[in-house]
Order: sequence, then structure tokens, then C-alpha cells
Amino acid sequence: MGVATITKSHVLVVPFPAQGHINPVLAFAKRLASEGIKVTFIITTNMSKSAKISDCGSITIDYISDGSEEQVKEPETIEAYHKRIKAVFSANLADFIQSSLGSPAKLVIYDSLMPWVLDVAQERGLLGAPFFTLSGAVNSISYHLKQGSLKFPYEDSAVSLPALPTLQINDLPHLSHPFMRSSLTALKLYVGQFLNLERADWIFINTFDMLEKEVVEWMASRWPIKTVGPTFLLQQKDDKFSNHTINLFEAKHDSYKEWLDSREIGSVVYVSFGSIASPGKEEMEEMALGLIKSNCYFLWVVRSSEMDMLPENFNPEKGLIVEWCNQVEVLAHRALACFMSHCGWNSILEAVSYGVPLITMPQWTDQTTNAKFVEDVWGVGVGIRVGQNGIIGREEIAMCIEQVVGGERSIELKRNACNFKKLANEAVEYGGTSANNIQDFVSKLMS
Ligand SMILES: O=c1ccn([C@@H]2O[C@H](COP(=O)(O)OP(=O)(O)O[C@H]3O[C@H](CO)[C@@H](O)[C@H](O)[C@H]3O)[C@@H](O)[C@H]2O)c(=O)[nH]1
Repeated sequence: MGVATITKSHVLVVPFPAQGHINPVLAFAKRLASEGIKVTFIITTNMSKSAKISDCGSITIDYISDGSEEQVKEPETIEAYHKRIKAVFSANLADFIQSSLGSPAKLVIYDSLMPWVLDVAQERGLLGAPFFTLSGAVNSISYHLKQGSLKFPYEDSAVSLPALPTLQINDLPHLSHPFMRSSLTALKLYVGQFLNLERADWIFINTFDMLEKEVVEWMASRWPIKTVGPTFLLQQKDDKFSNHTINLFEAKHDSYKEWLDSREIGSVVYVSFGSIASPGKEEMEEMALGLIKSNCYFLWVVRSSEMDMLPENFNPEKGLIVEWCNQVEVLAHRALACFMSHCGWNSILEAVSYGVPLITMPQWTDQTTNAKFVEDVWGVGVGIRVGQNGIIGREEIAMCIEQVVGGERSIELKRNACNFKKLANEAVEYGGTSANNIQDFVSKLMS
């Protein structure tokens, strides 16, 4: 029987409604709940219709409309979407706070992409703390963009910023992508995170000190930041693989688990591009052919919206295609050899935390910078180079797989990845940097 804890403080947690943003803050919220804090996790009513919600422990899930229900059918630009949620969601959040007088919240933890939540909270006498889902390095670059110490469009071929390695233009966040329509939309989102940061009571970052030591120290000398990652590891002791329990996508079946179980140790290439990015049709075809050419077993997540981009009648002998899976569980599997990834920050943290080397194939925004760190700073992966036609070719894909799986660099990459696995686990264990930061925050909040 567990020891009863006394609820002393009520915290509202407001994630940005996307899988890569919900996962890390949900894991953090679960940890706070296990420390005796009452946590209300707020998602949009629209999301509640499609999300599969399971086992959120002692967290209360509540719903607020972001106006999507009234939204006309035409697809909305990202910019228009952000404008709408700012207007509608913030008004509804204000009402929600007002109506929770029976159990008033003390603090709102919100995704840093929605800085206006801080205003809603503080105008009602609550404390506010942004949660950054991106790496310390990318956050720091965003700050320099805001300050003007880094100009956009990027002007120089290489930039030197405090506490960061020299970055070539291609290593900086890639802000133009068809999904965003205009690079200014991404720029505004990145810069916006810093516009009211000096008023935040705490600042949480999903990273750990030993992964990003210098930039974390640089940031900590300016703001009250607390590194609390990798948050998905925080729950692993009692709750092994049920971290992601608000799922906007569904693993249709579990047969990939048996498929993995029947593979040899270190023999499978796992391929996933997260929840948003989609390589184009030509790239998907090259990937399919490159994977076959590598002659390795592979498990490839192809979301239903991307299925028609696979070559016709693609039915590889050594490959398994799934629409979604429990990625954390896959990365932890002994059969894994490496992870071919778009380099979303959660995927990077999850891979290094399991000592899985990476093959990087960044698509946009922070992913280009994450790939640079994976390849050149942490030495835990190799990058697939784009061919002269602007497309990643099958030969290059097969060659990268060969390098990481049994090739010359494979031992060094695995050794480095295993070193970060140890450091990531130490960070969240009792006495580790992230665990201490959480303890310190909890005791201040409760006092
Ligand atoms: O089959 C799958 C595929 C993914 N995941 C999970 O989905 C999340 C994906 O997150 P991430 O790797 O960060 O990718 P995105 O979904 O693309 O994340 C968005 O949000 C991230 C955090 O802000 C950014 O770093 C990315 O660039 C941005 O695209 C991870 O927790 C995965 O474990 C699954 O559970 N099953």
C-alpha cells in the first residue's frame, strides 16, 4: 500500500496540442502528481474527440475549447491557427481559472510556444512557468534571434554564439517549410517564447545538464531555468512504458512486438519521422529502396497519411511497416541496432536515453540543429547527405545504415550513445540534476 500524500498545491498544465509537445510535459506532470501535487492537465475539447487517453494516473484531465468546433472546413494556416487559439483558448482558460475557485490553482505550467498563457495566469494572480520542449541549444538560438544578435534570414555562412559550437547555416533551425508556409511564422513562434520570459516564475526545459552543459549554464546565468529531462524517463520506475498516454495516433496492433522479439540483438533499423513531418513521395521511395538495399531488418512507422507515398506493392521481406507504435518500448528493445530519425527533440532524447545510435534525416525547424549535435557534438550518429538533385538517395541511405550497423564507426557511436544513456538515467535518478531540480521546485511550490 502506498503512503498517502497530502495535496498542498494545485497546478494547471497546458500543453500545446501536438504529440511531440504533449508527451514531455505529460510525463513531467505525472511526476509532479506523484510528489503530491494536484495536477489538472488541460487539453482542447477538439483534441479530446480524437485522442486515445489512457492511464494518466492521478492526474485530472480537463477540456477547454480552442474554437476548432466552429472552425470552417478549409485548412487554416499555422499563423491563423495560433492567432485563433490565442484569442479563444486564452479567454476560455481565464473562465476556467475563474470557475475553479473551490480548488484554486497556484501555478500554470504551459508550453513555451503559447507565451500568452503567462498573461492569463498572472492577471488572475497565479504563478506561471513555461515548459520548453526543444533543446537548450535551440532555445538559446531563438533567444539570439529575438535579441537580434542572430539575424534572420541568416546572413553569415557560419555563426558563433555564446556556449554553442560554431554553427554553419545548415545547422541552424530551418525555418522555411511548406507546413509553415512562411518562415516568418516559425520565426515569430520561436522569438515569441522570449517576449515575456523575464516575468516567468520558473522555466522548465526538457533536457539534462550533462547533455547540454555549457548552454544550460549560460541560460541558467540569465533565467531561473530548471532542466527536468529527459522527462519520459521520470516515470519509468513504476510505470515502465506507459509514458505517452494521450495519443493522437494509434498503434493498430501489437504484432510488431512479436516481430521484434524474433529478431537478433542489434539487428533492426527503426525508422520514424515523428508526428508532423512527412518526407515527400520521392524521398519516401528512396528510403524504401535504401532500406531494402541495406539488407537489414527494419521497422518503419509510416503514418496513414503517408501510406500512399510508398512505392506501389511495397512488401519488403525484411521490413515491417506500422502506422504507429510505442516508440519508447521499441527503442528499449534489445533487437534495435539504430534509429533513422527526423530528429524531433523527443526522439533524440528517447534514443540517447536507451543508448541507440542515430541516422539523422532532419526535415525542418529545430531538427537541423539537433542533427548537428547528434553527429558532431555528441558523436552518437551519422547524417544522411542530400544528393545533388536535392533528394536523399537510396545509395546514401544504405551506406549510412552500413556505417552504423557493424561498420567502422559503429563501435564508437554505440559507446558514445551508451555513455549518454548512463548520464540521462543518472540525471533523473535520486540525487541527479533533473531530479534535484524537480525536488527544489516542488518544495518551493509547497511551502
Ligand atoms: O510511432 C511512433 C512515433 C512517435 N512516437 C512518439 O511521438 C513523439 C514524437 O516527438 P518528436 O520526436 O519530438 O517529433 P515530432 O512529433 O515531430 O515533434 C515536434 O515537436 C518536437 C518538440 O517540440 C520538435 O522537436 C519537433 O521538431 C516537432 O516536429 C515521441 O515522444 C515518440 O516517442 C510514438 O510514440 N510512436
